[in-house]
Amino acid sequence: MPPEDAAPRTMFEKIWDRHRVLERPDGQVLLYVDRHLIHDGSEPAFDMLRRRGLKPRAPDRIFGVPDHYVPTDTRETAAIPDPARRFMVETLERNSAEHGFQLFGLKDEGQGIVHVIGPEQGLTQPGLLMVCPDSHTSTHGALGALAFGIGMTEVTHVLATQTLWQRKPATMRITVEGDLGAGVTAKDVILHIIATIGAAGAAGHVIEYAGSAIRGLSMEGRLTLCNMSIEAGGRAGMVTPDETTFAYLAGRPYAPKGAEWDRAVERWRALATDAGARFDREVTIDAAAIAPTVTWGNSPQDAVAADGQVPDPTQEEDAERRAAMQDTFAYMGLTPGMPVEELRIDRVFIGSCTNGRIEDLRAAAAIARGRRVAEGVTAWVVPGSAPVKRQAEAEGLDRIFTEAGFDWREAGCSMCLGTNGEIAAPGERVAATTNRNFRGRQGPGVRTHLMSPAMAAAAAVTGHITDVRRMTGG
Ligand SMILES: CC(C)[C@H](C(=O)O)[C@@H](O)C(=O)O
Ligand code: SF4
Repeated sequence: MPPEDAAPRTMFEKIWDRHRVLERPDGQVLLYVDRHLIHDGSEPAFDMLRRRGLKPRAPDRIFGVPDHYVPTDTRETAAIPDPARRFMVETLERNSAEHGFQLFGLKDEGQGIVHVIGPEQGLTQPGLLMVCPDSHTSTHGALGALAFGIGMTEVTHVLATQTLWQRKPATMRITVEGDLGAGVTAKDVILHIIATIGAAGAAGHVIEYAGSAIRGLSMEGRLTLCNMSIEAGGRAGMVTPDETTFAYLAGRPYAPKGAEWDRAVERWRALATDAGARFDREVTIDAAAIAPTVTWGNSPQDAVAADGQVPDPTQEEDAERRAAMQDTFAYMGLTPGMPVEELRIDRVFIGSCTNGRIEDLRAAAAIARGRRVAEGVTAWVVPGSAPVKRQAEAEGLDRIFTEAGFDWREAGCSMCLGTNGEIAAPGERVAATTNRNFRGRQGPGVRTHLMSPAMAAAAAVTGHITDVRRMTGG
């Protein structure tokens, strides 16, 4: 128990304080790392380690999974045609064998995108400090962990020492109060937040999401929300662990069991931000003001309501901003002021660490059921993990998708970033459930629009961006 007169602390501060090893005069703090997740892009860090003659200090705290470079039409590493990509998957396998850390290999029943499998395996737990060489590590904060992405040099440092130097970030609370409207999902909430505060709106801050709308989200929804904290510039995103969190974690392979579980839950309950604790910034959002949301530009902040219009660059007074917008309009093939629903779609991608979980696939299948993918549209469903895939198949979702004309594939990052070679063609317009609409992300010249799984499924069957409320009578 903290002393009576202890200053009230935020959840972030409680976790930070517990992991502090020492502080340097320049303000850098050495933190102990509980879990180190790595993926198939991590070889440079092992290479650095090897060249310095070092070995991982705590292999039992390292968990690896191939996701970025894996094909989604086979589970055979040897069948990866491109040697550079095959090398990435093979070296992760070799590093695991050499150093003895747990690997969820391509054929493992737990394989999937690193940010999907962490929570799914129960590796992600409230109060832990977790790192991974990937910006979307913020995802894990949905369970009340402090989780952030780190660079390759830092990965080498964590491998060698199980600690990490960090400067203490500022804190920010985003409170979403009220009820979410029909067709509005966690994806719409986070797109709306980023459109409101800007893609750099949370720079340097750890975000705590609060309010009745956040408490009402499922675990999957919270994972989607925290996943995109980085797209608002946040260092991490967090949600207070509660009954939803505990119910989600109970019985997962790496979750505590028996008496240990009870003690853990007691500890986890104490993580909540104390009454009276101060955040460096507070933002309040009205849940009722959030519509199904879609992006039109090349930044996640370029988002509008699905029944709205793209902006008109000529209305922009700042000359520099106007020129940038016109450039975006040319790249994205937009007409000023056009309704977003008039945008015709060539491809649909349902998946990623943002929206590749079972609930996402259920939402997309609910729209796809009994409908057909529109003429000329190629639509893919890529489950976020092998367990998600098995669960979806047990529920018959794969049948719904394939009967509607979707491609049902194996788990991985796939077209989210296309590092595995799965990309769209130049000029193609993609409705994607991913988190980044940057130029060229899904292939050179490709135009990406971010949206929820239900919205992406709606786009697939109508052939253009469609407000999902039209499909459900909401
Ligand atoms: C490849 C990886 C380092 C990168 C990230 O940091 O997020 C990727 O996952 C992405 O989504 O762009
Ligand atoms: S699914 Fe996309 S955002 Fe997530 S880790 Fe993979 S490439 Fe990055």
